[in-house]
Amino acid sequence: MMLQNPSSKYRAFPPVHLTGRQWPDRAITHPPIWMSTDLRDGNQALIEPMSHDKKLRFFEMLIQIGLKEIEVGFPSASQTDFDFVRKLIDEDRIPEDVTIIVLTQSREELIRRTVDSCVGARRAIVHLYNSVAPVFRKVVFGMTREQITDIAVSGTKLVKQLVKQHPQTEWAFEYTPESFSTTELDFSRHICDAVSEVWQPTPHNKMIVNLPSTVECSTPNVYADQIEWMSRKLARRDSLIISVHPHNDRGTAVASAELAIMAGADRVEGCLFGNGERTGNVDLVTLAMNLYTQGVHPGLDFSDIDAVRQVVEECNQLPVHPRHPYAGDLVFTAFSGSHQDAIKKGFAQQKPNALWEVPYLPIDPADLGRSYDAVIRVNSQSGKGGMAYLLEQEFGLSLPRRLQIEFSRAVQAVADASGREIAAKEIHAIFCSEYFDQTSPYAYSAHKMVEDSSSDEPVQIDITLAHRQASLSLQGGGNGPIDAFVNALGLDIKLMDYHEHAIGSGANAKAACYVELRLANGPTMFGAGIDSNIVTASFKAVLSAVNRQLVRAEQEVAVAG
Ligand SMILES: CC(=O)SCCNC(=O)CCNC(=O)[C@H](O)C(C)(C)COP(=O)(O)OP(=O)(O)OC[C@H]1O[C@@H](n2cnc3c(N)ncnc32)[C@H](O)[C@@H]1OP(=O)(O)O
Ligand SMILES: CC(C)C(=O)C(=O)O
Ligand SMILES: [Mg+2]
Repeated sequence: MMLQNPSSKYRAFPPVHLTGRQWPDRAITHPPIWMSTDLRDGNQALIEPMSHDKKLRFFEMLIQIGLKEIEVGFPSASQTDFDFVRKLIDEDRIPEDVTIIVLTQSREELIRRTVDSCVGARRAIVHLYNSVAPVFRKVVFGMTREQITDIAVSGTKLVKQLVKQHPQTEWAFEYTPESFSTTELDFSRHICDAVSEVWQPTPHNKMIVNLPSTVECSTPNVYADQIEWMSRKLARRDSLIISVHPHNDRGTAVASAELAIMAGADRVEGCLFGNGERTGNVDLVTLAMNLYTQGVHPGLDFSDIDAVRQVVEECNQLPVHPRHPYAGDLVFTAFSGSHQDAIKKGFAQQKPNALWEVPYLPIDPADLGRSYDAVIRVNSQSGKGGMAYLLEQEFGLSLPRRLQIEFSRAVQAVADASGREIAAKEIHAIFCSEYFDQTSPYAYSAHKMVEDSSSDEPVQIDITLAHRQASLSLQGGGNGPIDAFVNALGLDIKLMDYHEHAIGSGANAKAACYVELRLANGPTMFGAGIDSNIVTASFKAVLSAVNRQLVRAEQEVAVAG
């Protein structure tokens, strides 16, 4: 079946007629007021709504993160939701600087129960909503604009009347014209003005007007235009907090929220990792960390993102995608060679407390409590940089560049053959078997430096090797220990390159040596040795290279034969 021509079934979202729009030239310089609706919009979208225990765990984590406004439920929906709000209040679990929000439809019995659920709270926001878009007016309610306005106005009057009966609580009010983004702007303005006319907010006691994209239907710039339009035209603007509540149906909720803030929104409602109805609410983690990467502290603490993710996954019973911004398992991982190379160079050059300049990483993983170890991983798409980085980070082996090139072929062969990721441990095992464990036909046994003042060569050496089950004693002299060792071997060796470094420090320190040499007319090849004695490590490295050359030559003969 072919995808049908959509033009007769769907139509383009109309643009907003807004002259002199301001938002495109603005930048976000401070965080909005954050409101978590994880326990309401998030919860109502779960396959299995949260138990009290889970809600409480989530609530306490939100407080730890730094949320000051938390929508804790829809108390008139169920006894469970009602009892949860009571539990928070009766058990005195709401910190002084945190305000709970409770959502209700604009229906008398539901409003009464909602207000009842909050009695005794230090501060509470009653959140009233009714849907206002043409399709809801026609399909769901069968009502005119006036009748829809009356639902909002009468609900607001009732909330105002009921909360007056409980003056020990500091009450605030939030109104949502649900489906705002698909509603005629003049009608949204009319209904919000009618509601604020009843509530009578003041600059000291503001009312929240929440303008949701209940279903996201346009590009984010259109939503921004809608918010700027409302922000310009609403009555009592200085007494209102304009809030946005983007959903993610088109996958652009984060962009919508960001542009909406530029357009005048003071507050954002969303869920951690974008849980919520259908494709979810806007993701508060992404929004907050996007701000952070622009040098603006979001006022929310995601410095241990994995711990937050664990709680959210357990409570929601939904996994966070491995590619989820900032939090996914794979977002601080590079498999491809050129990325690994650039990241490795970036880390090497990055100075502490300097501007962050590591290519391919928009944020320092450490700012989210993620470790560098996971940044680079190796598979068949990887180059030398990745495996060299892992060997250095995990095993302290710092390979010279040409050895990296040589060794990466061995890793590539394993990755190609297996078709899967090669873990750091495996890379180390491949390195050991390719280099450190190359002890045949020659294996180092012992050496002794010999004083011989009669010789022209400053260093004299006695060596003992194992060679094909036999013990071999050899002597030689040279300019230094390696030269003497090579001369003692009596093979046609041309030493091309030599590197050494320490691994660790103190009594447990070891030395790693890498030599590149040519044997007879063979190609140049590396060998590597490791030992607590640096001279021994260099001898082992020479033997490793010699053995590799000899094994290779034997294999060539076998293939030719
Ligand atoms: C965009 C959002 O996320 S909005 C929040 C949605 N969340 C939820 O609905 C979760 C909790 N809800 C519930 O548990 C139930 O809906 C309840 C208990 C609140 C109400 O249940 P019910 O009384 O069975 O009504 P139901 O939810 O089916 O609503 C339909 C009725 O309410 C009316 N209605 C719907 N929304 C509203 C509203 N905001 N204000 C006033 N009336 C409304 C409808 O017109 C319809 O009326 P009708 O029965 O006369 O046709
Ligand atoms: C009730 C409102 C705030 C809502 O969830 C929506 O419009 O998406
Ligand atoms: Mg919603």
